[in-house]
Amino acid sequence: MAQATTIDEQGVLDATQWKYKGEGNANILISYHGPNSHFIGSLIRLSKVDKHSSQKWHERQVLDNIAFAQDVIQPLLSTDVRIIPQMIPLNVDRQFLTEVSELIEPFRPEKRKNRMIDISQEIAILTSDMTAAPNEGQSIISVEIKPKWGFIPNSTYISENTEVKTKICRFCLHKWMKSKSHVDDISLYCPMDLYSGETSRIARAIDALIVTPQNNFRVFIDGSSVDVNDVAPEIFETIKDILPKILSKSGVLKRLAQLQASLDSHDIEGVLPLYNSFLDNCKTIEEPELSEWRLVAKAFLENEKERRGLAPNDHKSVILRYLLSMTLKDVSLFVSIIKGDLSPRFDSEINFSEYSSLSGNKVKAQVAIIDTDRKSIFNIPSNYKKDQDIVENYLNVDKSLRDIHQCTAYPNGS
Ligand SMILES: O=P(O)(O)O[C@@H]1[C@@H](OP(=O)(O)O)[C@H](OP(=O)(O)O)[C@H](O)[C@H](OP(=O)(O)O)[C@H]1OP(=O)(O)O
Ligand SMILES: Nc1ncnc2c1ncn2[C@@H]1O[C@H](COP(=O)(O)OP(=O)(O)OP(=O)(O)O)[C@@H](O)[C@H]1O
Repeated sequence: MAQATTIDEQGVLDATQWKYKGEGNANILISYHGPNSHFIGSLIRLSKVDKHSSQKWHERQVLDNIAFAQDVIQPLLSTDVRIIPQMIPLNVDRQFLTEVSELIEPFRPEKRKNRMIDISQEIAILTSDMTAAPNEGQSIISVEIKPKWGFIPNSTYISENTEVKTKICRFCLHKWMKSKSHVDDISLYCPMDLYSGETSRIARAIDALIVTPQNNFRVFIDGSSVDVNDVAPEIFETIKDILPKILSKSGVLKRLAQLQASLDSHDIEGVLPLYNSFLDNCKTIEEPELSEWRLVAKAFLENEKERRGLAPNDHKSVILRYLLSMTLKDVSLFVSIIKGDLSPRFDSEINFSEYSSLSGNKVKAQVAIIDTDRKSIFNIPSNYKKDQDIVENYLNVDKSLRDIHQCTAYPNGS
């Protein structure tokens, strides 16, 4: 197991030198704004807990998440190109965390305030800020996309009642439940466009994300998050021009969709019975060990290389592959675009490639994947419930309303 690093450089763990960057359900990110040039462009990822929770923090959770990202998810995505930013375990203390919590509170979105920084954690993650310019003073546009599911399931375990899952993509089914069927709040985005590999459809997906970004799209300019309504038109012109080319050339979405689909061979409808029978036989279930994740990923890659089918097919392996697929359905993509040349810097571990804009200008772009955490095996029953609720909710929406926002996988309506 990796040892955590202690920042012993004077004053770096001074809460006033860190600013709120962003957060999801499980983590809060803070970025360094102090004088130490070595830490410019660094983020600390801190775990969250429910307010008033008595849940105990475990060192293993953080260290395993790092190893999971680097040893399990990175090789699945690519064995030769680094796509997941480096993560270093970092010792943090209660005083720093308490001060940071107070300082960032005003910048946090209300809807996220039911959870807070876990001030009992002793280790956090030091990582690279994908929105930071490689060279001081260089202009950078970063786009964050949470692409979600890139395939339509066709598992034989899907029942007749939920057959719609084999026609309409999961995001287009789910968006009705998320918006509580208010048409004005419905996302216009369909992942099937983004994942299509065709630049015109990718452009359509980007247009939709710009109009209804929700939690699927964010723009950062020179490291700061900018509301889509405040982004200058010329920035959107650059994004709309270059992003489809970057995404289709990088191949990362193609690989993501491939993995999501093949690892989820059974669908949750086939996985829940395996989970239940596993529980019946073993009486208890524990979170998988890192060694088990490594083995399942390794076997998957070997079978893929040799063009063999999925194996092994014992209950546990099917469940683990399903959970890997769940991780890959929930990642975010960062595309960073810069004009001009690069000079080497400490965190340029992810390659930049060159692209031409419509006007013939050359830009450099980098594609990274973040949020590759393990999904808990104990979520399987609630994943099943959510799956069934999404379908039930969708089928109860008036068909004429649904037809206004058709899934591009099934353009003639359901
Ligand atoms: O189930 P989904 O597709 O709604 O995904 C959840 C996400 O909702 P989204 O639809 O992206 O708004 C959800 O994102 P938000 O908190 O809604 O931004 C989480 O990522 C959640 O993961 P976890 O349970 O915290 O590990 C995600 O849960 P799982 O990936 O564990 O299902
Ligand atoms: N390496 C990074 N560079 C720049 N911004 C980042 C980076 N990592 C995270 N962020 C920002 O912080 C936000 C939350 O990060 P992250 O997705 O890791 O949180 P999470 O709680 O695990 O998310 P989820 O709700 O999906 O579980 C991201 O949406 C992004 O805006």
